[in-house]
Amino acid sequence: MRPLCRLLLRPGAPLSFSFVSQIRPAPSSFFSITTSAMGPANIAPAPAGKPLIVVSGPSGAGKSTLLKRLFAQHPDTFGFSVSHTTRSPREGEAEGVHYHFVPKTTFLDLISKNAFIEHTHFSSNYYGTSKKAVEHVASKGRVCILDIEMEGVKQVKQSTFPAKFIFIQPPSIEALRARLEGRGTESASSLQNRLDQATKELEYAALPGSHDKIIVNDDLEKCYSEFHDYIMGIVEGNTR
Ligand SMILES: Nc1ncnc2c1ncn2[C@@H]1O[C@H](COP(=O)(O)OP(=O)(O)OP(=O)(O)O)[C@@H](O)[C@H]1O
Repeated sequence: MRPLCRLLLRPGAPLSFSFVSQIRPAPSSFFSITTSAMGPANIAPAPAGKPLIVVSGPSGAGKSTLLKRLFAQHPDTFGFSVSHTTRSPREGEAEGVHYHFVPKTTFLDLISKNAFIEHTHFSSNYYGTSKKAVEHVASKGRVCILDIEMEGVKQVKQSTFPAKFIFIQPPSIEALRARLEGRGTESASSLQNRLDQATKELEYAALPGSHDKIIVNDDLEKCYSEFHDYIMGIVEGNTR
């Protein structure tokens, strides 16, 4: 998964410089996810009152595939916020482009100042989406899209920031397993962690009101069409 402007989101995956590289890699384990202790986010709305668009779903559901296509089709419309992280830069990663790389003390200070819309801790490092980073996307006249996991979704929902929540659902756990295996990015334990986490995400998505839109990614063309049309409805102000 991710990071978050998560292009890449997959730990260990090569970072191609594109929107994907902005995405925070999805945790291979969520055991250490920090629960939100943050109060309401107080952020300026996106351009022309456009809400933040939050895309979530199990690892392997197809989020990156859909977002990459959306960004390619509308290169000037959307933007990923640049996340903060306490991990070290990998080769080719640039400060302020792929991440804001900060020391742990700085990250903790930002948490104490309620600077994040959502943040998480995994694999000994912190990752977070700051309010300023989202504001920066809006200041460029773009609609900000977040690609985040379930705990991040819950944190954004606790904020007062206007947002639309889209959940990408795999047709089945078996199909998800096949896609993750086909992607070839996971070890056996990482694959099992992601499938275990997927079960929790599907349970959460089944709760009424957890998301504004749930799209099953079975046939990719059909899914993309629904995904595209729903998001463009938000951009054009036609989606409630
Ligand atoms: N509808 C589909 N049918 C078959 N394969 C698909 C479909 N959608 C995506 N895939 C494939 O499934 C794999 C997982 O997709 P993708 O990497 O986009 O998932 P993701 O939700 O972004 O995962 P992560 O959160 O781990 O980054 C990829 O190999 C992708 O090509």
